[in-house]
Amino acid sequence: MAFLIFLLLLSLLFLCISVYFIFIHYYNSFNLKKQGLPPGNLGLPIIGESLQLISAYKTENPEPFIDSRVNRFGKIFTTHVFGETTVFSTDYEVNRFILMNEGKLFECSYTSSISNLLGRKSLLLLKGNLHKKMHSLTKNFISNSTNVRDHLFSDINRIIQFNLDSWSNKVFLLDQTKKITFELIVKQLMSIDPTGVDQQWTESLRKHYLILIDGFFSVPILFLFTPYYNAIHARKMVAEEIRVKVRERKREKETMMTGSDDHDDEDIRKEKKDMLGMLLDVMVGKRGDQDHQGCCSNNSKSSVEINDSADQEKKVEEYELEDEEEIVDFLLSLILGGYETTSTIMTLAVKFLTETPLALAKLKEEHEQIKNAKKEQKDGQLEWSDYKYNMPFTQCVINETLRVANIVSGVFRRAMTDVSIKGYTIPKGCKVFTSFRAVHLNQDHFKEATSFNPWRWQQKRGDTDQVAGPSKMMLNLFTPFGGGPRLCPGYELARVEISVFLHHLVTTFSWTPAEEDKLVFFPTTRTLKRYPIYLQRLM
Ligand code: HEM
Repeated sequence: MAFLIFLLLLSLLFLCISVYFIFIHYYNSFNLKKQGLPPGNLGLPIIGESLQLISAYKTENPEPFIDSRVNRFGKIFTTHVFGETTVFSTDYEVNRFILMNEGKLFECSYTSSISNLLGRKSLLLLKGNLHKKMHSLTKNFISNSTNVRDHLFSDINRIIQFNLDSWSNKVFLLDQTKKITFELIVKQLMSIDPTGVDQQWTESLRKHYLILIDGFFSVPILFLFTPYYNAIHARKMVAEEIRVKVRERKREKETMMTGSDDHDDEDIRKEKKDMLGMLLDVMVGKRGDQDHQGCCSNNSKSSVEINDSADQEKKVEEYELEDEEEIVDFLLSLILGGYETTSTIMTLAVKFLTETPLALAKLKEEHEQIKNAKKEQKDGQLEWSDYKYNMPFTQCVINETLRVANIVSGVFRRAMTDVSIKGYTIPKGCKVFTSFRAVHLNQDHFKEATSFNPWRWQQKRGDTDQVAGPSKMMLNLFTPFGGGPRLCPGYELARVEISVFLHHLVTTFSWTPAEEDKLVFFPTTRTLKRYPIYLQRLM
């Protein structure tokens, strides 16, 4: 009997709490204006409008979710998705304001389940001065033109060619491009060459990554064999594999620094110019600072200057890359950043080109010209200068693919304080979503916005037939790589990789789709059947 009464009381308590939350939810929903928030609809208690959003993004045309709300409430509206009240911005000026004020008025925020998969020292989670320092270090390595030209370009060309050489007469393009971009990023970050003895190691690491990535889109329940559980396990495996490589490299570095001549291996003597090397330099530089306190620090290898006050410096120190675990976190998340995004754009560029024969013909012409010119040269290899100066239409194709596909459809941020914006107040702690997709597909900004038209990125210069680049306004509206302090550090590298991939594809093969394939946008942007194509090698 006592137990029954206890159960009854418990149910009553549960009911009261539920009624309270439902009341608060509807009270907030009807009083958005009173709170200074943009107008909108919070949908149902707890789930809000998440189901409407998910079902829209699972189709080829998710636009009605945003368009219908913009029509009712305006360019900035409030909704409730993924458990939180969220202000959606489809206004490019507001988006820009939010991105530029990262760390001042807004900050990125991830749930603890996502943070556990990313790792504490992932660039995406770092904040403040340490974020600034590591972002600049990363950008200097992966998107600095000189570094890409002198160190990364020849590997990009070689690894892409190596992969295409092995293709049979039918491939699933999305799988193949994923393999390519994974091999590229692992080579760039850690000098692990997938065309040699490390091929198996890279492929086994990639398999763990696939499980890890699934975890980002699963319900975070840590029961045995749930996708989230498997993802956490896969993360451990990935971290362990990377840790082994970090230790090996540390030993190589120490051998070089002590000048020991025990090793015959030429590779060990040669300093590897990769991200891992730079990260180890940061650690050595920092230790150097600690060892020589009061002396002139010789920290130049990190190529980053920190001119902060002693107080700030102390804060930075708290987060400094202190040991290999932190390097592991950092590398692991860089691989994540560069892997899926670039491969999806490669695949979608091919899909859109296949559906737009005139654009494909124009692209082929550009690359045939490059190939023919190469025949007269000694080694005939594609060079950085070809990418930089001889692929203008390719850049239009890449821009247009990024605009139409919107693989990162926008980013979430959280207000760090009450923020006044366009007559509304976004309260401290409120989530905001800057929708790049809504801007990129807005008919007012881009004529016939949903059509794939690479020529829109070329403008006629005055009355002449000369072609100029896109207008400044177009570039302001175009933010596939985000903006502000968190601007994607891989933006240039991604372009180079996609350009080189398209060059080899269109000069080596002709192809036809093997099946109808649909593009969907949830949980990620991808084609449902991994874009199967039949290939024919060109003579
Ligand atoms: C087509 C390819 C790519 C697209 C569309 C893309 C898009 C983006 C976007 C929109 C962001 C901003 C996220 C935010 O503001 O919260 C971002 C950040 C980032 N991207 Fe990319 N990306 C691409 C390729 C790459 C590549 C090749 C790499 C690395 C090798 C990379 C590494 C990163 C990292 C580490 C961040 C986090 C930056 C930070 O928080 O400071 N991305 N990317």
